[in-house]
Parts: sequence; C-alpha cells; structure tokens
Amino acid sequence: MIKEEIIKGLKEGKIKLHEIEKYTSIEEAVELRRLFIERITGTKLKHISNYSINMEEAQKRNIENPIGTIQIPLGIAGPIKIRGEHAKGKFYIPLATSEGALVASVNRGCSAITKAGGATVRITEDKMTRAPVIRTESIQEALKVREWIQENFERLKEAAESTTRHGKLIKIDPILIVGPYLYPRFVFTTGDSMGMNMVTIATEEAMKLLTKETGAHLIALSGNACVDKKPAALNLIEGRGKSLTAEVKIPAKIVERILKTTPKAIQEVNLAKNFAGSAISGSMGFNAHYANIIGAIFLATGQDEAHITEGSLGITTAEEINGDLYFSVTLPDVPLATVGGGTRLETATECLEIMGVRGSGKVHKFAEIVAGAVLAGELSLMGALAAGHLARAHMRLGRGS
Ligand SMILES: CC(C)(COP(=O)([O-])OP(=O)([O-])OC[C@H]1O[C@@H](n2cnc3c(N)ncnc32)[C@H](O)[C@@H]1OP(=O)([O-])[O-])[C@@H](O)C(=O)NCCC(=O)NCCSC(=O)C[C@@](C)(O)CC(=O)[O-]
Ligand SMILES: NC(=O)C1=CN([C@@H]2O[C@H](COP(=O)(O)OP(=O)(O)OC[C@H]3O[C@@H](n4cnc5c(N)ncnc54)[C@H](OP(=O)(O)O)[C@@H]3O)[C@@H](O)[C@H]2O)C=CC1
Repeated sequence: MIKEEIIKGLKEGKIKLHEIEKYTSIEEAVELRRLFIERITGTKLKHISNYSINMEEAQKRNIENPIGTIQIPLGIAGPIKIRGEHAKGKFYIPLATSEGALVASVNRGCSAITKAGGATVRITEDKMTRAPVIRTESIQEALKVREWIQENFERLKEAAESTTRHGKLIKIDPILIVGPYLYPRFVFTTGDSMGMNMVTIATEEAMKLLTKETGAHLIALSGNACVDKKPAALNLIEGRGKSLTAEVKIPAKIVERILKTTPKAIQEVNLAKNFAGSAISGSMGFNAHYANIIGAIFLATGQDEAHITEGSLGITTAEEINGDLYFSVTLPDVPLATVGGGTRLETATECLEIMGVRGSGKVHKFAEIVAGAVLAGELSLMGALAAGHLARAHMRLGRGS
C-alpha cells in the first residue's frame, strides 16, 4: 500500500493507528502515524521526528503507536565520592531535567560531600511487591483463606517461581482483611530488574493455585496494597523497591564555604520545614525534593517514571554535632533496574554506562549511587534555603536573569 492510501485509510477510520505496520515497514509506520497527526492537528513535528534510538526494538517492549521521541536536556553532576558496599569511589551522575538550577544544586552537593570525605550509603531492604484482592464469602471465610496462605507458602512459592529465573518469593506479608476482601502482599526479590512485570506474572501463577484450592474469587491481580505508583504509608513503613539511606558529616568550614550557611541554620530549616512543615500538611515526604533527583535520574536511565512518586517518600535529618553538620537521607521506596523495562533504550544504556552500572549484577551499585545523588541534591537545596538563596538561584538559572 502506498503512503497516501494508508493516510486516507486512517482519515476514513478504515485503518487504525496501531495497524499501520500490517501494510508497511515499522520505520515507515512511525513516519506515517506522525504525518497523520501532523495533518489532522495542523502541526509540524520536526523535533519529535528526530531521533537515533532503534524504534523497532522499542516497539517490541516499550511503546505502542510510536510517532517519535521527546528530548529532555541531560546534565551531569559530580564527581561524588560514595562509600557504599557496592559503589565505592567517585561517580558522575546523569540528570535529565528542564528545571534550571537542579543540576547545579546536585553538583554543589556532590562537591561538598566529596570534599568532606564522601557519603556513606547502604541498602537496608530490597523487594518488589504485588498484592491481589480476593473476595471470600464472609469474614470467617477470609480468615480461613489467610490461614491457608500461611500454611501453603511453599506451594505458592513454587508456583510463583516457576515463571521466572530471577524472581524469588520471600514472603506473603501482610495479608490485610477488609470485610470479605483479602489482600495478600506477595514480596519478591527480582535480581537486577525493577520486577513489576516479573512479580505480576509470578503472582498470577500463584493465584491460580490459591483460587483452585480455596474457592476464593480473584477480583483483581492488583488490589492497591502493593502499593504500585502511588504514595502510601505501607511503602514508607515496609519499604518497596530498594530502601536506601545515606549520610555525611561535613565540617563547618565546608558548609560555610560551599553552601554559604552554617550547620545550625540547616538544622533549623530541617526541623521547621521537613519535620514540622511536613507534619502539619499531612505529607509523607519529610524531605525537600527527593522527587527532583529521583525524577532526573529515572528519566535519564529508563526507569519507570511513575515510580518517581514512590521515590519522593522519605525522611531527611540534619544535626549540628560539635559545630559540624551531620546530614542524612532515607528513602524506603525506590524501584530501580539495570536490566529490563526502559533500561534497554540506547540513551538509558549510555547513562547507566556513565555510572558503570549497566546490566546484570549492577543494581545494588546503582541504588547506592542514587542514594548519594539524593543526599547531594537535598543537602544543596537545604543549604540554599538556610542561606536565603532559593529565589535568587532560580532567577539566575531558571529564568536566565
Ligand atoms: C544554584 C546554586 C547551586 C548556586 O550556589 P552558589 O553557592 O551560590 O554558587 P557558586 O557560584 O558559589 O558555586 C558553588 C558550587 O555550586 C555548583 N554550581 C554553581 N553553579 C553551577 C552551574 N551553573 N553549573 C554547575 N554547577 C554549578 C558548583 O559545584 C559550584 O562549585 P565550583 O564547581 O564552582 O567549585 C544554589 O543556590 C542551590 O543549590 N540552590 C538550590 C537550587 C535547587 O536545589 N533547586 C531544586 C529545585 S527547588 C524545587 O523544585 C523544590 C522546592 C523548593 O519547591 C521544594 C521545597 O518545597 O523545598
Ligand atoms: N505488569 C505490571 O503490572 C507492571 C509493569 N510495569 C512495567 O514493567 C517493566 C519492568 O518489569 P520487569 O519485570 O522489571 O522487567 P521485564 O519485563 O523487562 O523483565 C525482566 C526480564 O529480564 C530477565 N533477566 C535477565 N537477567 C536478569 C537479571 N540479572 N535480573 C533480573 N531479571 C533478569 C528476566 O528473566 P526471568 O524472569 O526469567 O528472571 C525477565 O525476563 C517496566 O517496563 C515497567 O514500566 C510497571 C508497573 C506494573
């Protein structure tokens, strides 16, 4: 079929947007879809059409109805010295953002941390979860099903793990009950993948066994107690993805020289803003801007962008100790991957390579670098707020004035 015939078919509704590949090559289908959108919306998609990634590969696993790509400016911060269990040494951090001042801020934090001897970082938990919702006949029945799950964990584990080489079911906990509804939270380790496809497929297999044996009815494979892509107290407390913590002790002189403020001023801003301010607002983000750094790294490295909302959870502490600054960040809920999902895209691969964390065996190193980067960005913004520099910085770097 020639191009104009396909466009005509699209206009007349005889060909669907996702069916163009039936009539032509994938490459031309992308072009025709874009051409059609240009014509019916009266636009010219010059920049969207300009890309170098392999769209044929992307279309297999990452995108439907592709018309091109978007471009987000990519900056680099660092080096930051990290003293982790998996990441040891100095690293540069790729950050994709359109928020002027963000890269400068993380860069400044990296500089202060590195001059102070580096950030100590640790992964405290590592898991991915899927919690279906099951309907039973009554509360009594719900309690019986809960007991069945507890007694038959090994059988459920075997069923779940039959679908994956890397996914391991480590527990089903908690098992929440609301009237006749039951929410068993399946908790897995997922190797170097973020794991949501993996644990969804594995949980479905376990649920086949559960529903067959108990007669309970599966209402939905995700019952929202997972909790995927929403901020939740359960994730804050139990953890999800990688649970991360990072700390640094910074001599007062470095705080004064690089952050233009004092340890005491940062301690007070943290107490008044991140603790009291967040508490009075009912916020679950007892921090200034984890989402900024998590978001910029996620976009750069092909993570699932909807998980930025989970990465925004967490608590910052700041204390003046013997005149110096002790500063820490704790992020209980950071879903991360160095394998699978969007990490396969060529630009993501390159960004992962900058940090030496591409592919199998690298996700823990990556997680520790992410924790260090968040520590840097949080420290710099808290410094700017304490110094009264926030508006000024954004006038200069966010408005070009
Ligand atoms: C903007 C700075 C860093 C200036 O900071 P400064 O100390 O005035 O700048 P400086 O010229 O003295 O430079 C100090 C260091 O900053 C870095 N730096 C400085 N300029 C650049 C640049 N152009 N490019 C790269 N790096 C830069 C660099 O490391 C430099 O050291 P050097 O390398 O020169 O030895 C500081 O004022 C700052 O960090 N401000 C905070 C900005 C920030 O964190 N913005 C995040 C977004 S805020 C937001 O979205 C969330 C919010 C605020 O609503 C959340 C909430 O409610 O809290
Ligand atoms: N399905 C859903 O409900 C949801 C899906 N998503 C999407 O899911 C995707 C991520 O799912 P995810 O399961 O992580 O990725 P993939 O679906 O890409 O699965 C990862 C694949 O990599 C294989 N693999 C190879 N080496 C490794 C290794 N070292 N560690 C772990 N796995 C390895 C796994 O094999 P094997 O399984 O045999 O171990 C599996 O086939 C993203 O695109 C995300 O947007 C997001 C939220 C919900």
